[in-house]
Amino acid sequence: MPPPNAPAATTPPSAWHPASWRTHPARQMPTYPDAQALASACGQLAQFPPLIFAGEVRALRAQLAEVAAGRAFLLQGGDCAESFDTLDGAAARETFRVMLQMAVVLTYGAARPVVKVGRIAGQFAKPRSADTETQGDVTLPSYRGDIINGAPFAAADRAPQPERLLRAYSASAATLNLLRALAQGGFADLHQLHAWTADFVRHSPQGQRYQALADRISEALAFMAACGFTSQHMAQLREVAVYTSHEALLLPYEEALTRRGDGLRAQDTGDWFGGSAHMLWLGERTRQLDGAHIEYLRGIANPVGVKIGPQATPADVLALLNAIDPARQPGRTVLITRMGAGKLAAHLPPLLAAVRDAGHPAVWACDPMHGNTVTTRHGVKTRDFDNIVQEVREFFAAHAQEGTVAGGLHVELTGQDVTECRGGGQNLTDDNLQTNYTSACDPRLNGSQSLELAFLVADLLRGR
Ligand SMILES: O=C[C@H](O)[C@H](O)COP(=O)(O)O
Ligand SMILES: C=C(OP(=O)(O)O)C(=O)O
Repeated sequence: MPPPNAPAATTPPSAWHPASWRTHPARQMPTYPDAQALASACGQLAQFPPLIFAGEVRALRAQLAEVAAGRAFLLQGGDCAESFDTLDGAAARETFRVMLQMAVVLTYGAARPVVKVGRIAGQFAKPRSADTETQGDVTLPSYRGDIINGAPFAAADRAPQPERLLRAYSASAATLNLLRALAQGGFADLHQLHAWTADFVRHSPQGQRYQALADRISEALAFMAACGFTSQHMAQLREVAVYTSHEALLLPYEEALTRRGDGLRAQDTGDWFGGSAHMLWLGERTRQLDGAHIEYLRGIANPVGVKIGPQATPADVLALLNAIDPARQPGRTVLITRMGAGKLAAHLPPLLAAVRDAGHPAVWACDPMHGNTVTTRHGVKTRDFDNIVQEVREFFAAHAQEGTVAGGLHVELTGQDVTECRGGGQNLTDDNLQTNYTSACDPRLNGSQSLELAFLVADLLRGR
């Protein structure tokens, strides 16, 4: 948990600069033994093109403004931590595929567009509860994500290595390139919606429910085609917009990729934007008002997410909004609550009321993962599907009570057949967790559990 928030950041707005975070206390960041190597890696990054374009950032902000107004829904999901070892594209494709399925379910059920934002193409840095890990009589630095150090428990791997910043940039570029190709090259064509089901999901109850939905949509598409509306004529049927996001934890990396104007020196609108992803978020552990992370994020024009745990008070949330978005711009801020099942009825309504009464247009999204992590008797980190579902239900109930908009869902997921979270239609137990647990950090929903959650949220949205 962060300590009680200190007074507002001391740097006046005019003094913001991509490096102004350096004069603020920075949590959760490694100390690099070789400062020169770090500076050299950042110098190279500063010469590279941004991974995304400012026009895309503006488009995402416009779509998030629609979410805030209750006319669209935000689906943000992907790995807990991406890995440099799985860059052949299969993992990214599976994540994208299940996100497409979830978006179909949500769009159909809720009759509103779904804004798709992946925790992908840059989700390489992890905040940790403990700085070190001990195995037997050996203590090493904790694994903090592939952009910082390596997961194997060996001194050489766990040392922070600056060259990993360059690898993260190239891994992000490769994944983003694939995503853009999948989004626009035919894979995401709505006529493919039957093909998006993974084999292991096909015969599950949610696989069959999806199949029935896909059949209904196919009939509607056939009718539209008969009327002359085909993928050939309608880009909306043929391709989707997909955006990237990650936790803006490693600030030297973010600073090196910060660009002004359109980032290509063609048009200077005066705005700065973070060039590493469309949307960046602040973790629950790094959102101190006087901290380096707030200082960096307040100066860029990207949409910014802020994680909100159960200890946050209305005054904390209003102060955060004031620091990040004093101009109250629709589409700028996403408040992502992660409180834990059983806690929202008491803790969320006062926050919703305060933000509503202040007239702030922030999007509210629910992360039902990070407040529900438990450790099994075998020492494995997991989450119970029932708790995840309960937190989502409590989120919708609190919004219904306060007359505010339940705007989005933020989940750690993969389309693959992993066994990391307990429960769901497959009824995974502690014993099943050993079968295919591949997350480098926190447990993700698998393709079947993700689809099951999407059907639940669609029902809740329909009932809203
Ligand atoms: O995924 C997020 C965090 O890195 C994670 O929840 C922290 O986990 P830890 O408590 O094992 O450090
Ligand atoms: C670390 C994360 O979340 P939180 O800051 O909410 O713990 C995360 O989303 O990866």
